Amino acid sequence: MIPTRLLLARSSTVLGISKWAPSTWAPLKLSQLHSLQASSRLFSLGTVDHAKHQEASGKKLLSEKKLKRHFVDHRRVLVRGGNGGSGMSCFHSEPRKEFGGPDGGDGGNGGHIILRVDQQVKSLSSVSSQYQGLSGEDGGSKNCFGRSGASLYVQVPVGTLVKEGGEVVADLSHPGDEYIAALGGAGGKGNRFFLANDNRAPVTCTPGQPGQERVLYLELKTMAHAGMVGFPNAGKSSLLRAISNAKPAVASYPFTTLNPHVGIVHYEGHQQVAVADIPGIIRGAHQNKGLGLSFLRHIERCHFFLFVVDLSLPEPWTQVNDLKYELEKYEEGLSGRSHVIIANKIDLPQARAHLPQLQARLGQEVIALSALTGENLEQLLLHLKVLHDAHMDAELEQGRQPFRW
Ligand SMILES: Nc1nc2c(ncn2[C@@H]2O[C@H](COP(=O)(O)OP(=O)(O)OP(=O)(O)O)[C@@H](O)[C@H]2O)c(=O)[nH]1
Ligand SMILES: [Mg+2]
Repeated sequence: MIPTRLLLARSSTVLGISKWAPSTWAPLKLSQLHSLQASSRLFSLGTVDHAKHQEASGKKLLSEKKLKRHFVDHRRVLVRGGNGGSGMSCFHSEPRKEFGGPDGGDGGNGGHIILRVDQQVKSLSSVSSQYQGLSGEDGGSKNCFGRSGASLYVQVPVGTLVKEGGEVVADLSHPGDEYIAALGGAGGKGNRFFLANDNRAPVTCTPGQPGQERVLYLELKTMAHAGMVGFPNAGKSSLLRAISNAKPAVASYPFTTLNPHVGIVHYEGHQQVAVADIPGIIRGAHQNKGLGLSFLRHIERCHFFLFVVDLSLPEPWTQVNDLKYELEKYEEGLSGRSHVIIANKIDLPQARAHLPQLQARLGQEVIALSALTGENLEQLLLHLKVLHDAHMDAELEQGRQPFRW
């Protein structure tokens, strides 16, 4: 059940990580809440910042434009497995020993190129456009086999789709997932391999096989439990800042956020809910207006949505309808995914007046809050937990391993 009045969230800090402890909710007056929040940053929680955009480290914050350069969400990669080493053709030679027999060793196998999911990697910017696997060594005399080339691991972020010729060949959605992008070539055989009863002195040896060559398209779809969807300036980044320690830029002009940011909300019992702040969507985004479709792809992987509406604007329900329309145009059925409507900027007087109308028009629960003052944030946090738990249960019921951040 979601409480309808303001509740106090106890914030307990363990090793610098604050957690929400919903078990100790107690009624709290609005004025008390404000003073508490101002004094102890009640809503500051433990975090992972998608863009490594931390203030606390003392480092200068990167501007969104610079971050955009670092944030790469698609990449064309040419991968070539290592070539196999050639087999050797030679005969055993020893003083006073005639016909020592063939002793040419096999060549080593070429190294594979393997894509591996690393949770520390947040974008495809570190992925190069070409990879060449390590070649196997040639075989030697005295039955010496060549050393095989080691596999080359390419670290990719969680949520990387691997496509070849328009077809999805791998979906790397869990930390530690691996995909062999290019197989190394097999090593050649030395003449010792061809020794047979009817051929005691084979001279045949085979060359190593070339490694596999493929052109792959990597596409990153941000993985988070909840995706924040809203028009520019609705206050998505402000909200993410309020509930997590992620630090997306906030400003009063549209399209401030140019990259998805992920913040982590920590709950008691080491439960974490990842919330993604997606760049603003406008009417006609599916026709590439505004920042276009490129960012809708990051919404696709979120298990549920937070529709953030600017309640201070007239007819705020049109924002919800437009957002749903854009999602539906991008992918059928996307707007039907579980969601919650967040009416932001309730601290503004005109916003309060719009609330009853919005509720009546939408016919569903609306969480009215203020990212700026922190008013009613805990209702959102509770709802987030309810949606997250419902998702976890559904995944477990279907025998799937739920995504954990
Ligand atoms: N009064 C008031 N202003 C808010 C609130 N939340 C955000 N704002 C202001 O609204 C403006 C836009 O906030 P952002 O958080 O950058 O909005 P956004 O949705 O991330 O915008 P884009 O990144 O452009 O999509 C800023 O000037 C914020 O200070 C709120 O609850 N109340
Ligand atoms: Mg923003």
